[in-house]
Amino acid sequence: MLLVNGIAVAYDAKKVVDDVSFRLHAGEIGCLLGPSGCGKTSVLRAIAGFEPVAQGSIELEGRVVSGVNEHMAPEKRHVGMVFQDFALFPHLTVAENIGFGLGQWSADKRQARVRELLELVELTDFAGRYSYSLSGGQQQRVALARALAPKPDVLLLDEPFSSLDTELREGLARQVRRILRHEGITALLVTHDQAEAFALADHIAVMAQGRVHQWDNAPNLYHRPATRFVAEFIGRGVLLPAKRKSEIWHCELGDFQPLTTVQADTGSCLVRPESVQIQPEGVLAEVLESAYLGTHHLLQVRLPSEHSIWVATTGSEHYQPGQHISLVLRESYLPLVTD
Ligand SMILES: Nc1ncnc2c1ncn2[C@@H]1O[C@H](COP(=O)(O)OP(=O)(O)OP(=O)(O)O)[C@@H](O)[C@H]1O
Repeated sequence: MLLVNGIAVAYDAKKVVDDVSFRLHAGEIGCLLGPSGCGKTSVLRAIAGFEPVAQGSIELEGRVVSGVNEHMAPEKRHVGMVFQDFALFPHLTVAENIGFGLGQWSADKRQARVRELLELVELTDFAGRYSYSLSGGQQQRVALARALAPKPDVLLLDEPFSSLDTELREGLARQVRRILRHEGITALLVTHDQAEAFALADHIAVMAQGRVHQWDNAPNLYHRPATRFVAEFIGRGVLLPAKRKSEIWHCELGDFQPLTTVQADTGSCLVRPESVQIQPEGVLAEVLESAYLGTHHLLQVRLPSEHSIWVATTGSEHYQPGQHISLVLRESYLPLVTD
């Protein structure tokens, strides 16, 4: 288990991570998701033992490894790491790279573990090849197998797919999830890519400016964002002002029920492209832009209040900029934030 308990990380006395807490149980995959510079890598480096914590503590498998007056050396933590630049040893073969950290193991056990991992990452036929002759995706699988080989308690992955092209990343993310599940390892991934976080993780921390806004599963982040930042960061939604009208709520596009229980009387509802539809009797909106995405058209439209929202249409009609359409809410429930 990994327990991060109210940690702060500071460089030159300036806190770049503040009061960050979350917990991963054995075998769970977590993710730190957020824009560049929000402190994701600093949290990961603190867990690995490369940065001290200025506040709070970190526990691995019930041992305190970092605290204000406590710091276990990185090599003693049983933590594996995979970085974005694969950092394979060019003068070693794939099999030698994977077995690199197993120097203490007997030759038999080492060979068996390397064979098992080669199979798991589907590179058995490449065992004797040198890393420079592999594709980016293959190299990253070798790096993953090498980090998994000594059976670390926790595996940390820092933007492991960011130097690969989009198509490869999606396939590799699914494959990595399968491999991590098979090994039953507790893992924490850092990424700024929402699709990657959703494809891989059981729990995701959405971070901004050194703080965790929400630690939750993907459906809850999507449907029940805790803050304005999460609402706007996850998916392509737009927040519209909303007001309570007795039991139900009202926004410019009509009446709705919030997806979460809310005490306040005013807030902002999250309208996503799939939350609205074009209907003859509705709110008149002007098309600003139209993009054809294969499965649907994505329109950007301006409402009478001047707010712009996105609308997904699956019909065969084409809409031109300047054209007027009329919109209603497709869903009676919408996410609502009040911060
Ligand atoms: N060694 C350092 N010394 C001083 N400041 C640093 C150091 N490392 C990171 N920072 C600063 O700390 C903040 C958080 O950086 P960090 O790398 O943790 O963010 P990140 O979310 O991982 O960003 P990215 O996605 O761009 O890697 C940034 O403002 C960064 O400039």
